[in-house]
Amino acid sequence: MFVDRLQLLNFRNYEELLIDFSPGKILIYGANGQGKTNLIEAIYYLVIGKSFRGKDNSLIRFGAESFQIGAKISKNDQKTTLGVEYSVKGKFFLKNGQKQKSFSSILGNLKGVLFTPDEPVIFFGFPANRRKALDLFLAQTSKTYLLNLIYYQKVLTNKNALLKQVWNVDNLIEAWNYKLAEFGAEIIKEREKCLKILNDIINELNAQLRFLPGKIEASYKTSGADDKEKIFELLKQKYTEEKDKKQALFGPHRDDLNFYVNGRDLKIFGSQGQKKGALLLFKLSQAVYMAKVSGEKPVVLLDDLYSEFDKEKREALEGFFLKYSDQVFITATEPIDLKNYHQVVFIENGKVS
Ligand SMILES: Nc1ncnc2c1ncn2[C@@H]1O[C@H](COP(=O)(O)OP(=O)(O)OP(=O)(O)O)[C@@H](O)[C@H]1O
Repeated sequence: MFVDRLQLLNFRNYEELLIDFSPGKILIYGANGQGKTNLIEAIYYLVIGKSFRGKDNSLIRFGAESFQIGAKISKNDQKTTLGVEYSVKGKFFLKNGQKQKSFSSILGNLKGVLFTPDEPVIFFGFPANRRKALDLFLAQTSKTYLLNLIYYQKVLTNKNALLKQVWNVDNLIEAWNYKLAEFGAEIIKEREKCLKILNDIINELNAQLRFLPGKIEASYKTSGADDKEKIFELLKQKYTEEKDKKQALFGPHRDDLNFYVNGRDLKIFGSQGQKKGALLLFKLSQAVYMAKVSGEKPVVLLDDLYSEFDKEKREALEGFFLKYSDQVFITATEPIDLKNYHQVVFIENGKVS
């Protein structure tokens, strides 16, 4: 799939933009602070239903009251339009001109993989960031996963509210625990299954790209249990602890994902370069997974990749991304290697040419 056309209204420093894109490799270049990342942000907004770096109200162009993003997506000659409109009154999504109840009904219509220079620090920071990265990927590829996640979150919110009550809620908690164990086990099963596949892809890619010397392992770490009965039992045992802390402490919302190179945890022992390399391999493996397992090649968005890697690694990476993606956006401050691109877009102060 690829983004055929993008339309912006009062989004960040874009007052009005209408641009057609070709499939293939697209260079977005311009000086610092001109709106390159803003463009990537707008496209990825339609992938995950929100910005990857800011709150909705900060995306409205200074002085305006709302923003709109619209895109035409091409998939096997089939065209779909997606859109979002936001103002302080609220936001709504559109698919083919029809208002949607929520973003989840259109999630997956535009599949995407994003890499930004800040990401390694965020990803190797708090466990919540790693869970979010995995969830955002899995939710794009599996509707069942998305639904289990939505149900789990709803039940979790109810349980957390109950844990704050002063009166006796033991029976009610047990009913919510049962539901948490049911949805939670499904979530864990999918995460583990997908990580197994990603692991193989990561190592295959690493053998070819030679990013990190050694065997890489992305491993899933549960906060205590991984099947329905065991989770339910664990929640029963830990009830007093949860009641004391007034919050749900066990389950997939507390699980983690760690990257090991030759058995050593990258988060603890990895250099900045190794972390970047591992995360890129993880992203690349997601594109491969989408292309091979779910049968749909995603759009790949690489922000500022040029400042991250030398020419040889860059070219190898771009080549791989292009193999498993129908469209790769790359931002840079300099117009280098122009002949390698299917389209080149110059950005200056929120205007493109
Ligand atoms: N809500 C907003 N309204 C208007 N302009 C905004 C808004 N938010 C950010 N900007 C402007 O967008 C510009 C930054 O754009 P962006 O982050 O896309 O830069 P960039 O081209 O990727 O630069 P760099 O190469 O430095 O990363 C800044 O000039 C900033 O003032």
